[in-house]
Amino acid sequence: MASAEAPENPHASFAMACILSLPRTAYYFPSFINPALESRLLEKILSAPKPRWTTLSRRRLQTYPSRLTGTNTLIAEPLPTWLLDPIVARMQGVGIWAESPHRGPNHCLVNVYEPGQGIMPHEDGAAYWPLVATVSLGAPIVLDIFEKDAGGGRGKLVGRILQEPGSLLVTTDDLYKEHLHGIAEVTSDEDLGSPTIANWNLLGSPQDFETGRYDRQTRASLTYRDVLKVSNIGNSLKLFGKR
Ligand SMILES: O=C(O)CCC(=O)C(=O)O
Ligand SMILES: [Fe+2]
Repeated sequence: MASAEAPENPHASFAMACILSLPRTAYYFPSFINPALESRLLEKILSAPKPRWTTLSRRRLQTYPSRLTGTNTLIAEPLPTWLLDPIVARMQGVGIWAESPHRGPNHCLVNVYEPGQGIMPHEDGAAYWPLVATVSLGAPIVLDIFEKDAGGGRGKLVGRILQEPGSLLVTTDDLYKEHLHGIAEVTSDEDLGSPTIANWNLLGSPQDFETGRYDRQTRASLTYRDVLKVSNIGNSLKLFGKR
């Protein structure tokens, strides 16, 4: 199975998680975290104090450990323990960050979507190593993948990925660099089935979607990334202050 809970051979499990009908490369791991951890994380996110949130017109956002500077630089600071442990070690166990410059994520954007909310088709850009690892919490949601048109805008829809709660989705390579992704602003996701959902054969609970639709509920995502430029200015300031 593609579950990453306790892979006997991490590389075998990674290969089995590849979504073969999409441009290279997306990997889908159902049940990457269990429901108990999922509810703990969700509670932590939803109870965060107001200053932690950025409220956008179509979703709410928290940024850990801090926002990037104007030059897309991260001021060095570890991710909080609740985002690191046990998720990051588990990802590293599957080999997800084996080639990234810092061998692990140093940044995490946490998105919360209410029914009817979403995210416009976009690319995640050059500030990051070209890989995003997304843990889904609370409810399912469909991520749409588009080609870029000649001007870099939204082109043809090339696939839809159904992200179950507790799953991990990894997008990298050409899929990261040459495609856009987005979440439709709808109150239900429809037309779900093996012909229309790219990762249908990898789902943990396809029977949950046998009606071909579901109503959206509050869904959160932990999107882990490796920021390329990191500045140690924060540490230098602390040292300086001690003298
Ligand atoms: O919530 C998601 O799964 C996608 C979010 C996303 O694309 C982003 O934060 O850049
Ligand atoms: Fe994104």
